[in-house]
Amino acid sequence: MWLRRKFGHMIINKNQKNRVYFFKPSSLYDIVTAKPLSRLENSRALKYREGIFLLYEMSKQTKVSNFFGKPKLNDSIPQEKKDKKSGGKVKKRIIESSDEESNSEVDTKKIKFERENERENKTESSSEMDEDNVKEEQDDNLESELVSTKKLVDQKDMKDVGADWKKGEPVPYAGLCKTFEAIESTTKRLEIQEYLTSFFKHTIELSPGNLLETLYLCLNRVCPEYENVELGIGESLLIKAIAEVTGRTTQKVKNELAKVGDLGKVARDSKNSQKSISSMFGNRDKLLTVPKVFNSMKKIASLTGHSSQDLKIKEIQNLLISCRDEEPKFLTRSLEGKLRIGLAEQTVLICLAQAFVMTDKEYEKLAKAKKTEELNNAIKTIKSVYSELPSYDKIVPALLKGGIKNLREHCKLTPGIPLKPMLAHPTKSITDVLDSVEGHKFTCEFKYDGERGQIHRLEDGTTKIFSRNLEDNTVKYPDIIERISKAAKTNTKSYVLDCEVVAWDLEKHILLPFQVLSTRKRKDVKEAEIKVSVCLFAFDLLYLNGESLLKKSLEERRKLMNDSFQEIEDEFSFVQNINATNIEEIQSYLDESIKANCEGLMVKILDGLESTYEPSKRSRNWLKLKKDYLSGVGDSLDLVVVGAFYGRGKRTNVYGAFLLACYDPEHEEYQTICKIGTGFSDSDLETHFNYLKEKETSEPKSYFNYDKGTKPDVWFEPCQVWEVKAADLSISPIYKAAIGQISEASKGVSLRFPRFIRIREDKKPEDATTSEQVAELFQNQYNNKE
Ligand SMILES: Nc1ncnc2c1ncn2[C@@H]1O[C@H](COP(=O)(O)OP(=O)(O)OP(=O)(O)O)[C@@H](O)[C@H]1O
Ligand SMILES: [Mg+2]
Ligand SMILES: [Mg+2]
Repeated sequence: MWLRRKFGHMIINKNQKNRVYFFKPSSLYDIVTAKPLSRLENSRALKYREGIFLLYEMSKQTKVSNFFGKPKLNDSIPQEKKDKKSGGKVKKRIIESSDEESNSEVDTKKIKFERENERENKTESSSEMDEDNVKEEQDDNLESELVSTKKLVDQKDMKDVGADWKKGEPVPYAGLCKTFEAIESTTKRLEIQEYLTSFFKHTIELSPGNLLETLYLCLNRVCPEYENVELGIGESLLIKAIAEVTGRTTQKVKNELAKVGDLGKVARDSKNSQKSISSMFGNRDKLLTVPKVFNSMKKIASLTGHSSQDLKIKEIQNLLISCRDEEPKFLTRSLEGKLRIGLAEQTVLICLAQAFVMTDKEYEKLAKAKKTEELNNAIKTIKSVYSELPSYDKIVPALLKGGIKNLREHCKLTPGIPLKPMLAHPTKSITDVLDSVEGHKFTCEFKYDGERGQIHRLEDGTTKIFSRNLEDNTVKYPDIIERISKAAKTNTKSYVLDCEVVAWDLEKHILLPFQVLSTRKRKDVKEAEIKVSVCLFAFDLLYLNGESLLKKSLEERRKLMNDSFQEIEDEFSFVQNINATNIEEIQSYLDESIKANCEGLMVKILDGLESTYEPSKRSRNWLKLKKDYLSGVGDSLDLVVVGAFYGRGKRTNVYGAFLLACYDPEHEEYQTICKIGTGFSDSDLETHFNYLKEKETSEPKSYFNYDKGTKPDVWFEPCQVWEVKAADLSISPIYKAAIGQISEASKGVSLRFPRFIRIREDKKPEDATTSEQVAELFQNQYNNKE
């Protein structure tokens, strides 16, 4: 229905999502004079792909007023995204159009980005998945864009990859590295998909037993994400291993690293120029295989304790010795913890689905349209299954056994395996909230300030509690485990309950702030010794007695929750809520929540398709309204510490200020956002110094985007996330956050008056606030001021 010619064209700027620009066909070439029409909320058209702009043609039958509200005067023209890597020179995009193009051909072919470096084309659908609240069920048209229309790389093109790969033999690591190399060398998402799908196809056909290991190496993991096993081997350990294997001094390797910036490349170059030395070890000709590399990595990740460093080095050396060509590069990067080839998990999922469809014997016999349909359905299935059951350990064997068609049957939300929680969208005012939920039945709940807890009760009676980041917190909360069986009614056998765990004053019967909760011990907690009591506030039920409730409306889920559990004073309660409808009611409920020591409100859509539980998505169907941030930014930011400045005066023995960065998943880089020196107590500064001095690196990481003018005295490995509050966001010539995503293409965004709030123990550096979120916070602030 969308993609028709004649009427006009819409262009959606991905980085200022919801911003739609409308063009008549005649003005297609003239992007600069395009007039923006309006914001477009909650519509199917919000899918974007292939970089920043998406070109759609609208049908004649579609009434413009259905999609556009009143024009906003302050909307600005879409800006080119600055290419940081090519020195910031912005080149003009040319949009070609032909009235004869059909739907499926509305493709990258039509959007030529005249740039030296097209990295931005690597937009991953992960952000689409995470950020869009568009219902997948309605997305048939758009999903088809995910499928490559080009012919897949066939067997002969893969001869490099598979020269030594015979049916039944282990997958050669060289083949996987060739595929990584190909993926790294292109910026086009469809091409990336072709390479990986093809490799998976080969694996399924030749060595199905290695598919799981292959997949894990693509994702740089050794087990399901929720098991939280970190691979990240420290730089100094790797340098040592590389030096020893290649017969160089560590200093020489360090010098190279300073020059090249990528330890992977240093390893490759050192290795390839040191053949004679590595041959002394004798087993140079032995080919590395995917299972060998995977198992070694798993072993390295599991080594702990006293002599683990030496054992790790030995294991790494063994791998490095057998490496050749590009292998040392990818191996080293994997060991460092990140491949940095522009391959996101959502792409891996798409490729896995495509590979399974294509290896089905019946597939080749299908007509073209039917093939596309099959691929689309498979992608939809796998994504939805993975969001319920994020474990390839379960999914891959099920796929190998019953194919994609039977996947849903074998893999369902399972108590014991945490799912990524649904997240909320920040808002800055009650009117913002009302704009968003207009036309829907909605509810306002207190927003408690504690820690998220996903409580799982298994069929066998075991109870577990997982954090926002899927960490197993069961040992931290023996008191919760104890009480939850009292709160569950007799007929409530198995369940997954979404709660907030909040510190609680048992004498006064009031909520205590988050700071109190954070003093609670994490490990070896014995119930009798607990100093900080907690009360549990349940807000959602995702699974009950063998059945997943994710697709039910919030209203239904809430009813089931109320029917299946009972409140226990001081221990277990349902979140307070009202079904308010107007500004006054919401305002007074917000005030009430603050009086009760809450942070503000959560506003959620209650019924209809928009009220299902959307695992891992930052949904617009859940809005957070935080009192503290209403006059400022809307929310706090979670930023990564990338550098520090030596202190003066009272702060001489510690770092006095720090350089912070947000994360840009699209470019896989950290972008500086501010210098911060406020909000720290003396003991905070000491704690930071003691922790961070171990993380200093000789050079900034190649994936830090910063300006010389903001260079700190020392750089760090990205290792810790801090929650930071700011007065507002402003455009900056020297900070790089969200560069290219705001109206002044060559400038970034920085925080004004940043203030340290706390360490986010529950977020990893890559879970930090993204540059896209920064751009959005900036944009919202701008919109509200106008
Ligand atoms: N009634 C409620 N419904 C849902 N979540 C709630 C509720 N009350 C408190 N919360 C908590 O609020 C969190 C969302 O807001 P918050 O700003 O605290 O998120 P966060 O952990 O900082 O993550 P991010 O900033 O990335 O969204 C939820 O993850 C949950 O832990
Ligand atoms: Mg919180
Ligand atoms: Mg937050």
